[in-house]
Amino acid sequence: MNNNQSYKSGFVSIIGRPNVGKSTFINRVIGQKIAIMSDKPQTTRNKIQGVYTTNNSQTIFIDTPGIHKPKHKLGDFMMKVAQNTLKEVDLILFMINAEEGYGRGDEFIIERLNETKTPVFLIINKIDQIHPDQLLPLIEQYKELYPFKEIIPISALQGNNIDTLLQQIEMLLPEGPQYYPEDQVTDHPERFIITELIREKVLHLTREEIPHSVAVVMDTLERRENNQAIFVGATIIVERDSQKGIVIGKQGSMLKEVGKRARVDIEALLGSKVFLELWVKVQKDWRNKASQLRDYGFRDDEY
Ligand SMILES: Nc1nc2c(ncn2[C@@H]2O[C@H](COP(=O)(O)OP(=O)(O)OP(=O)(O)O)[C@@H](O)[C@H]2O)c(=O)[nH]1
Repeated sequence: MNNNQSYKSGFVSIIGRPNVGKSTFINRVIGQKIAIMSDKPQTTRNKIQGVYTTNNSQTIFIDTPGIHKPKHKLGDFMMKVAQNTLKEVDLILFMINAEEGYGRGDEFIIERLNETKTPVFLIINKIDQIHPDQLLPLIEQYKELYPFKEIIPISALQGNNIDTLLQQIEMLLPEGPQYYPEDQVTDHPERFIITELIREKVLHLTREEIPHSVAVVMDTLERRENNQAIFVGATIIVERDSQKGIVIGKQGSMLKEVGKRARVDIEALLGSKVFLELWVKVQKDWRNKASQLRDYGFRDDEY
């Protein structure tokens, strides 16, 4: 710790339309595969914390579910979580995609920002995808929309300007304790990361055929074979029979591939040999059954 100044710490929430690169940013900063990336929108459904610790400060990142107009009960729930989070944190990073520019989704988010007093940085991500001349007009446009404390262009994928952003965050953090030990990068239970790794493989491998509503529930997680291996049993939940067929594939080929790829990642995560057993179950319209949300890991009372 630097003795000339006191230690700083705080909570930072990342918001933005689906697919702007929030998970990629967290992963870049934390340097480990924690938030799940996918080309499909809205894969980040839970609150994921990444902890970034330096000699002078500790930043706890909260990867807030994409704020958007709720279309169903799950959407309502996510909105409520996100809105509460925004009021509690020390800083909000509002991330946009430089390529896409301003859209209606942003308008909705800015309305939410107007309801909080928390300082906001505008993070213009994916600058590797645009010509430098396009940046200034974009900055000017957004400046008109909200009094951002800072506007910082980055490429989460290539790592451009991430250091500057981290410095700006550190400057803004209040004095505070080091909440987590230095080597702790997430306080999320491994169970959640494992189910998300499986879910990610389903989304990637089935491409457009399976909607993001697919859920994965962990049934078993235990050490076996004299502690030499970990047994993971999980159920993939889809909404329709046809989706079940797709996830299982011809003679189980798709499910086998999902399992193979997920196992590699889970072994890397746990540092152990892993046996993975996957099941597929149809649960019609699960998103609209508020009472079931709790069963799938969404807990209102945690927030
Ligand atoms: N070219 C480029 N692509 C990026 C950058 N950052 C993220 N991406 C890509 O954008 C896609 C979406 O990234 P995610 O990190 O999953 O986006 P997200 O905002 O977490 O998405 P949700 O979980 O849906 O909210 C992925 O294919 C990333 O590789 C970037 O700086 N440049």
